[in-house]
Amino acid sequence: MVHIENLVKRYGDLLALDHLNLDIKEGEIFGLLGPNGSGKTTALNCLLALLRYDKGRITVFGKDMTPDSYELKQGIGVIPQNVAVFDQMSVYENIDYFCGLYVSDKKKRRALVEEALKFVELGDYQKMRPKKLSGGLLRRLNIACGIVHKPKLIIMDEPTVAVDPQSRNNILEGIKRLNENGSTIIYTSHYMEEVEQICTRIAIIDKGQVLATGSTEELKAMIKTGETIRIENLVLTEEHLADMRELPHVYRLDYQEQTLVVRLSSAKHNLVRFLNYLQAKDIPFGRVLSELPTLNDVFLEITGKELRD
Ligand SMILES: Nc1ncnc2c1ncn2[C@@H]1O[C@H](COP(=O)(O)OP(=O)(O)OP(=O)(O)O)[C@@H](O)[C@H]1O
Repeated sequence: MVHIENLVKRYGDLLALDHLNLDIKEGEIFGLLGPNGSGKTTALNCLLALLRYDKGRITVFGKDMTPDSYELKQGIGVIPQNVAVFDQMSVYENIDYFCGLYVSDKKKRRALVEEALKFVELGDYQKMRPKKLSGGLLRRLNIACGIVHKPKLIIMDEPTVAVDPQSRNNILEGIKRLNENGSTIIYTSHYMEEVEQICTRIAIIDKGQVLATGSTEELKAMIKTGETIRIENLVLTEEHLADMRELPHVYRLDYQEQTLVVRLSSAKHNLVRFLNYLQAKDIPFGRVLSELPTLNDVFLEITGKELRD
């Protein structure tokens, strides 16, 4: 569906994309996961031929993508990061306007707009102006405008930013349904939980480069972390920390504000060994959590920094 090869994009001296490579196959919900400023939006804008780039090649549906590739663009739906609708038009008129960019037949258009309204559950709001909608409903309108012409490739740039949890779930469920109905989806986010929840394959991006690609399971299998133990409300000395570093399977230990976070390779009895140590040293502690690896652990191991920063 999409092939991006050695893409380089500079903004003046800033290297925003540094030989970025991506291959997105039909039927995927492909996640681009990276912190703010890692180059996700720039990559999408190059892919859509909205931005000139310095080097590289991009094909969509097997053909070179250029600013006047109108035929290719008809098969693509874009849901931009910032809501892009017309304030002076109603919800219905907005969706109809975007549909009209691709479909001239009025009857066909009416059916498509009705379908899109139903899909995002905005039927009750169709006469309202966008300014009257809550943040979550506005995002849903933004989505309806991008998908109304039934594109086979849908590009979503952080569609859940600043959205309440209920609307967020509604949007994520909608994305899954769009995919089940046959659309391939490219989804950018810096929320790893969302990407884990819906994406079939993920590219982890930092500083304009793809650091790793795979399904959630494949990415987690690439790293050492098998388990993360978090122990709260405990007071430790440097000596304790040095002892703990020597315990089997420990390879990273962070202690801040009386909370200990230990990353260990996968093994039985990791937690018991830690609790036994604390008991033996008579160290009181609060809540204890043991977590399986997350995409944040993958990011941390590859880059040395937290995705959440
Ligand atoms: N028009 C521009 N002019 C100059 N620098 C830019 C421009 N657009 C983006 N940048 C810079 O390029 C880098 C990549 O930005 P980009 O917006 O692509 O990242 P992102 O991963 O999409 O981040 P975000 O989630 O914040 O949108 C950042 O350092 C950003 O400051």
